[in-house]
Amino acid sequence: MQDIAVMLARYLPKLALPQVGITDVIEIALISFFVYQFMVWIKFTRAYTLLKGILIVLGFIFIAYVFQMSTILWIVKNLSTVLITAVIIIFQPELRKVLEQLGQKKIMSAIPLFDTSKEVQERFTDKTVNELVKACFDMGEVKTGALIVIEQNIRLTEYERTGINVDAVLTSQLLINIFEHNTPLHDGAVLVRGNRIVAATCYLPLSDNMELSKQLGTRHRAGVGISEVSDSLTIIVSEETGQVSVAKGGKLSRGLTSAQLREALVKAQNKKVVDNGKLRHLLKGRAKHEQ
Ligand SMILES: Nc1ncnc2c1ncn2[C@@H]1O[C@H](COP(=O)(O)OP(=O)(O)OP(=O)(O)O)[C@@H](O)[C@H]1O
Repeated sequence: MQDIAVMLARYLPKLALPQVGITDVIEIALISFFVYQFMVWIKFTRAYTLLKGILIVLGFIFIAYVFQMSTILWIVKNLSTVLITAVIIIFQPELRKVLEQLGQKKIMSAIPLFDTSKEVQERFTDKTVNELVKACFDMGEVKTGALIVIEQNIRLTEYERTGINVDAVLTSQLLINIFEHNTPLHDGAVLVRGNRIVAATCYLPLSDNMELSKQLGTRHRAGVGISEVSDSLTIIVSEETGQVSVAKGGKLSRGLTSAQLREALVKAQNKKVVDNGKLRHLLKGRAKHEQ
C-alpha cells in the first residue's frame, strides 16, 4: 500500500496536464469544427469512395513501416510529393466546391468587410413571383419539364454563357413557351436575374450527392448542383410527374404546393432588408459628422 502511495507521489506530478490557455481552447474548437465539417462534407460526395481507397493505401504503408520494408518505404518517400499533388488534382472539383460553400456561409457575413446584406434590395417584384408560380404549375399540369434558376447575390455569369441570351421581361407565357417540347430553347435551364429572363438552354453542374433519390434524373441533379455552388434558388418541374420542386443550398424540397413555392420565392425576393451592417452605419455616421 505504502509502495503504491510512493509510486503515485513520484509519477502523478509528471502526469499533470499541461497548462491550457484560451488560445488552446479556441484552437481545439476550430480544429474540431473543420474536421467535423470535412467529415460531413466528404460523406455525401464521390470523394468518400476515394478517401476509403487512400486509407487502404495508408494502411499498407503503415504495415510496411512496422515491418521496416525499406524498399516500399523508399518508394513512398520518393513519391510522396507526386502523391500529394495527385490527390489535390483528383479532389479538385470537391475542393473547389467546399471553398465556394465556405464563402457562402454566414460566418463570412459576420465579418463586416464581407457583409453585403445591407446593399441587397428587393430582387424581383410580386408580379415576377406570380408569373413564376403560375408558369410552374401550368407546366406541371401538362407535364412539361422545366428548370429555372433564380440568381441571388452570387452572379451566375459563367453558366449564363453556356446558354442562349434572351434578356426579356419574365412572364408566364414566355416561360411556358421556352419549355415547350421540341422547340429550340426547351433543353437546359433558364436563368432569371431580377425581373428578367437572361438566358435559356444553360448547362448547369450536376450534383454528386449520393443521398439524392435514384429515381431523380439529370434535371433534378442539375437543379441541386447549381444550388450547391451558389446561393441561387432553382425551381424544377418534373416532366414525368408534373411535381414542382425547389433546390436551395444543396437541398431539394419535392412536391411543393403553389403556396409553398410562393413562400420560397418571397423569401428569395428579399423584401425586408435587415440592416445589420452596424459598423458600416457607424462609420458613415462619423464620416458625415466629420464633413
Ligand atoms: N446539366 C444540365 N444542365 C441543365 N439542364 C440539364 C442538365 N442535364 C439535364 N438537363 C435537362 O434535363 C432534361 C433531362 O431530364 P431527365 O428526364 O433526365 O431528368 P429528371 O430529373 O428525371 O426529370 P423529369 O422528372 O422531368 O424526367 C434534359 O432534357 C435537359 O433539359
